[in-house]
Amino acid sequence: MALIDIEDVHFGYPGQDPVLKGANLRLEPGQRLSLTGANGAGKSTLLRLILGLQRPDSGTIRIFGIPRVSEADFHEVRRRVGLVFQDPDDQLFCPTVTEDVAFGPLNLGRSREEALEMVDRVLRDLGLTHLRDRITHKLSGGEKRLVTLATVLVMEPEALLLDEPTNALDPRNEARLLEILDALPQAILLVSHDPRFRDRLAPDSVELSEGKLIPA
Ligand SMILES: Nc1ncnc2c1ncn2[C@@H]1O[C@H](COP(=O)(O)OP(=O)(O)OP(=O)(O)O)[C@@H](O)[C@H]1O
Repeated sequence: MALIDIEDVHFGYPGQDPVLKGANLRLEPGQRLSLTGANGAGKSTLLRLILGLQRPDSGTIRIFGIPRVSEADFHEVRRRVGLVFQDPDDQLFCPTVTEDVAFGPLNLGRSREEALEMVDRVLRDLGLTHLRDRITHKLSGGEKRLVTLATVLVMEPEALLLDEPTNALDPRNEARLLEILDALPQAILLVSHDPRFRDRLAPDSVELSEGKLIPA
């Protein structure tokens, strides 16, 4: 069973030319796939459709084997599929790193104690313990990006969608991010304009062109 199965999806923003014109995509368990395409081709839009942040005009979005239509359907998807947004400021909104990383588990009803244990574990795994008590909005761009990844991984997602994860990372942190992601068992759908990073993390790729996905 595919984790993500997109079939003949059409989508356009109101009053604009269609972005997707019969897009098909499958992501299997453990698979890593790069999604390439020119600026404005619709890559971020496709990620948003997978999480139900936009709804298709037609076509089927099946996630974990179930066609997803209603808000409740996508609620479950958002709990089980982690999206690292292109801009960390869209994802970090609490005063401190600990509160940002604890937000997801607390929201799922974990106790404060459990949530803090989960925060400590994920920060340790990512080598970010030193940022634990820092004020989120005062972090550097690269630190914010790694903390964003922590807010996603703490939820133990079954698949990861990464939108330009190397933005704002220096070569050392980019190498660290690669090492961290490469060790994860989860399926990954990667959007990145960095060909070296794509080749290393997710060499199989599909290109989004003129609203359709073409195996590269
Ligand atoms: N919220 C929105 N409302 C209206 N149009 C939008 C919206 N978001 C994106 N678009 C338009 O939809 C098209 C696809 O945008 P999208 O961000 O999905 O492309 P992308 O492939 O991710 O681009 P990039 O590589 O530049 O990040 C573009 O023409 C963009 O201007």
